[in-house]
Amino acid sequence: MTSRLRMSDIRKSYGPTAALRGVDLELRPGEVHAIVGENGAGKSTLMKILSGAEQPDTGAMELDGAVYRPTGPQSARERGVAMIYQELAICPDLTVEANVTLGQEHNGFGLLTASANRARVESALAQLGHPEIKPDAPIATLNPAGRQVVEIARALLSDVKVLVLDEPTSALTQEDAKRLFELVRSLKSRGVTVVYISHFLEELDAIADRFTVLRDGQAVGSGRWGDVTREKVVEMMVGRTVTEQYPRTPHEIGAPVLELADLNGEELPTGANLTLRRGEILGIAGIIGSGRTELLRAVYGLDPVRAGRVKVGAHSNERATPAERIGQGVGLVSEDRKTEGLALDLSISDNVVLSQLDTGSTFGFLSRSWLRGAVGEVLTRFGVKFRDADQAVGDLSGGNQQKVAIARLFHQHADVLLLDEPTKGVDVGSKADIYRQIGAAAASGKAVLVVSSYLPELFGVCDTLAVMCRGKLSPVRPISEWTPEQVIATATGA
Ligand SMILES: Nc1ncnc2c1ncn2[C@@H]1O[C@H](COP(=O)(O)OP(=O)(O)OP(=O)(O)O)[C@@H](O)[C@H]1O
Repeated sequence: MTSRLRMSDIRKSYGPTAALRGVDLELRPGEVHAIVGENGAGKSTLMKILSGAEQPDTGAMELDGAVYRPTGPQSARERGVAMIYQELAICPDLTVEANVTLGQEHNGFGLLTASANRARVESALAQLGHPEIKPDAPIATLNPAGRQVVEIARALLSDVKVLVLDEPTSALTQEDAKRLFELVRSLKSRGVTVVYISHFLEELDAIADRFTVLRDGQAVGSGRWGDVTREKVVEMMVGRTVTEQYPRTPHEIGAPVLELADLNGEELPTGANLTLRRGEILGIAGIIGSGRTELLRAVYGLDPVRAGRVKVGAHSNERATPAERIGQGVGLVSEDRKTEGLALDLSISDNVVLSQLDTGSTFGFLSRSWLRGAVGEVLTRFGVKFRDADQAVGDLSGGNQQKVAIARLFHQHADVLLLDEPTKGVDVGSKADIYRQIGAAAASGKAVLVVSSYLPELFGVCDTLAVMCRGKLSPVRPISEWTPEQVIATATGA
């Protein structure tokens, strides 16, 4: 079988961090090639090099038998290689059409009449099975799935040969994820090579043909997906056997610590009732946009509360600010760690102690070396892959940033933990570390409210579960009284 693209002995370091240590990768025409590996293994770096966003220190690439050495993303696109990022790169203020045609002047777009331009954009969207997306709609009005389709349409119009998707389903509903898989299959049937980065090994069963595993900047295995078991793939990723995906720590449920009565946010949620008790892990399922994030934000004081009651311990105050909530022992890990979670330019250790400094704890007076030691211990517990606690958080891989955000919350000694998609972008082994810490927190009497779109995780770690659908929260029931089918039916209002 001839290869479409070949990367040989690719090396890349960022200062003292060796992100890639001599990686070989071979991609074939019309295949879906999965790239898997732990957080920080080098997946994004390798794909940035492939798509021209980063330059390798050494190594060579070949596309269809010819030397391939892109000088930037545009030069890669001109050769037919495009990457679609987790956090989509699209300009929100522009229209769909302007986005699709952005940078495509060399393809004749600049020379075409406006109506011919529009026709090509409409035809690309129709081919992708999304004729409902209108060329003159502003990007900001589309949901994440719609924005992704627009990015793919853009790649399609530049005659893409290799399309890289970086964790494409992490912001999609199950329905949209299924449509994306269909789209990937149709790209494949046209001979497009799709490189697919994912931490959800289950979804790879549905679409992957072959795979490559990266570990610590090296390719440690590759082959046909399905020829090896999922357990074996995980073993290659982490270098050991992961026996328990959902470790459980025995814990007892105690007195109520958070009570919501008829809580109404600005728009969502509408009339939410819930009691969270000490030692309880309560999950909230629901589709993206159903109001789960808004519920946590309203409780934490980030979004206004229009009506209803919020009681935290002995404090009955629905209009508390986040600083007041922190003072009452409430902590939040936001879904959107980039804009409101972490201070990316600050060091890892400053980020971990940040909310404690805010509340005026004695940390402000402690020596840096003591701080570094304490922070190092917390980070190790959460399996954060870092070089130095003084390193900027923004230099860590996406999944490791997420682990820092969680480690920070656990370090804050909060009694009520609000976790919004806590394992988003986190690898399989580290997910288990996070579940272990959630269990330990419950065992020590803390109360945990977890919003997640990943049902196996809710079933694996929660004691109780409620489902949000269009702003309405179902009654909370023990997890044993739910089945995944019931959760999906309740979430979709079926
Ligand atoms: N701009 C940068 N500056 C410094 N170090 C970096 C930079 N980008 C990546 N790294 C480091 O390179 C290594 C590989 O990171 P990369 O983002 O490629 O991992 P990944 O496999 O994509 O992880 P994840 O699953 O968390 O997205 C990590 O140790 C990371 O901290």
